[in-house]
Amino acid sequence: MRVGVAGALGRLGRVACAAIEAANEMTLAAVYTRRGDSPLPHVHGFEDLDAFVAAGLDVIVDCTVYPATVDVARAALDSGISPVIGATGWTDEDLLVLADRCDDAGIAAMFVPNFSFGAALMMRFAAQAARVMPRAEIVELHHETKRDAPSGTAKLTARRIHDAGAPLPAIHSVRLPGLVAHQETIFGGIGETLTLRHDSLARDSFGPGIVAAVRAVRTQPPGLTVGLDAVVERMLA
Ligand SMILES: NC(=O)C1=CN([C@@H]2O[C@H](COP(=O)(O)OP(=O)(O)OC[C@H]3O[C@@H](n4cnc5c(N)ncnc54)[C@H](OP(=O)(O)O)[C@@H]3O)[C@@H](O)[C@H]2O)C=CC1
Ligand SMILES: O=C(O)C1=N[C@H](C(=O)O)C[C@H](O)C1
Repeated sequence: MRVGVAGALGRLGRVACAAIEAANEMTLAAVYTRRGDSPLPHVHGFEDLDAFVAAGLDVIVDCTVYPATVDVARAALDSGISPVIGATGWTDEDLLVLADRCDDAGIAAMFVPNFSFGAALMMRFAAQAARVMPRAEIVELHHETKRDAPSGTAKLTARRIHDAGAPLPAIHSVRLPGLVAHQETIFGGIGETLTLRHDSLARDSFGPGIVAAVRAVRTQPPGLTVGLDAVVERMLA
């Protein structure tokens, strides 16, 4: 499988390149970076998005930032390539437009605001907890160079809680040096609280989920899938 990485020189992009390189059935065939530099000497770097999507790719893992990520996804779909989008900052409206594009193009895509399995489990458990303890608030804590707030993980957790029938939780964002990516989802009941906490202590935590998402998007029916839920459900089955 020929995989391309957009935003390959960024923090997430470098993890994606390493994970794809290490995956048996995948070849890191090309990268897209703003100056055309490649993190790996044997992988061609493109600075032109149209040339990148014309490089014979099966899947593009997008690790750029919003709003560039919207252009990458659109270019992938226009070229018949499945995007696996890791960049966050997408609005609900952007995602609706993306879902329509996937349907119109008949192509499978994934939007995965957090590739770590632990975060996927936290969101699953949060949706379960919300059915019993519907009052919740989310505190997300990230490194100080993160551009978007609230985080994509927090927004998806809030949506999962709301989809479970509970009120949409408030989200509190903390940006401090020393942090990587952390979240507490706190449920309050009568005389008790339940806290679900997830910590990405290193960005390596995103590698296995990136590979799993690339595999999953190849077997998925056309359309947009949000999150790693289906992947995690299969592991739990
Ligand atoms: N899904 C997940 O599990 C995770 C998601 N993220 C999300 O991924 C995104 C990237 O995070 P992170 O790697 O920390 O950020 P970085 O700033 O380290 O990397 C962002 C990359 O995007 C590139 N970029 C910026 N602007 C443009 C543009 N206009 N066109 C093309 N490329 C551009 C940058 O290129 P250049 O090097 O040239 O500046 C850089 O390589 C964020 O949205 C973040 O929230 C982060 C971690 C995990
Ligand atoms: O920018 C980050 O670092 C991260 N972004 C994602 C998000 O917005 O949820 C995933 C993870 O939290 C790291």
